[in-house]
Amino acid sequence: MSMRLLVSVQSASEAEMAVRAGVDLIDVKDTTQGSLGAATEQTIRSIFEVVANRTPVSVAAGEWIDSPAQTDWQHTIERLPIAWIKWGPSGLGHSAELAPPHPRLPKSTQAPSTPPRSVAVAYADWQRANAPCPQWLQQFAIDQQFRVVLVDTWGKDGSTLFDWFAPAELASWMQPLQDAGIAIALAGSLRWEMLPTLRSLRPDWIAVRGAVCHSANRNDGLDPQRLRDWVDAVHAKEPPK
Ligand SMILES: O=C[C@H](O)COP(=O)(O)O
Repeated sequence: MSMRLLVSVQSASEAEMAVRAGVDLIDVKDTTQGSLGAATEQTIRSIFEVVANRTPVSVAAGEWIDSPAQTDWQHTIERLPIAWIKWGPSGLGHSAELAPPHPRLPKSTQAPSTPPRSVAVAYADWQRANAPCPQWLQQFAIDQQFRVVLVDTWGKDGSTLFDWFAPAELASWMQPLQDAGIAIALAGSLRWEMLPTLRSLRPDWIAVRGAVCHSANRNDGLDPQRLRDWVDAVHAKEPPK
């Protein structure tokens, strides 16, 4: 299957722009609140209204360690057709003895035909995030039969996915997941010049925010031209020149 493009958006107007550009998955996020910053329920709702089922929508729910206290996700989950939901595993520690970083969603959302499904998140910079290491996360995702694993960077400081996870090492890490039929999304301050390497890794999804924003600043607004360029490049059969 060809690669698909996820774009993180902060508002209804950005969501409209992304849908029109042909993005495959709209991801709702407050980028000022870190890698997987949760938007307010009001923002999430306004994005669902404008997207109106034209494109699937995923939601970033913050770091799991903070989540139960901060947001009543059950309320949101029950009222909106969220395709995917993802919590970050920072602060949970490195050890395999720890509690799973990705909770089972409440039973009412667990029916196979009833999204949202939970995405397992591996932080490439897991050590500074005090998160489970990718090897542990890989086995966890296979054991728990996750459908999608996202690899992202926790620290949005200009470093990129490949600063933390060398492409060859990443390819080896991805293989058992791909063998298990788990889809992989790659993120982490990805840049245009990384596209050939990203394509060679054959992820199911490429996930971006900064790369499609003005001045490549993830907290700035979406840049329509960058957005179109990334949609075309990710969907193209050949790598961009
Ligand atoms: O889910 C994807 C992230 O929003 C990627 O953000 P980024 O490209 O700014 O690292």
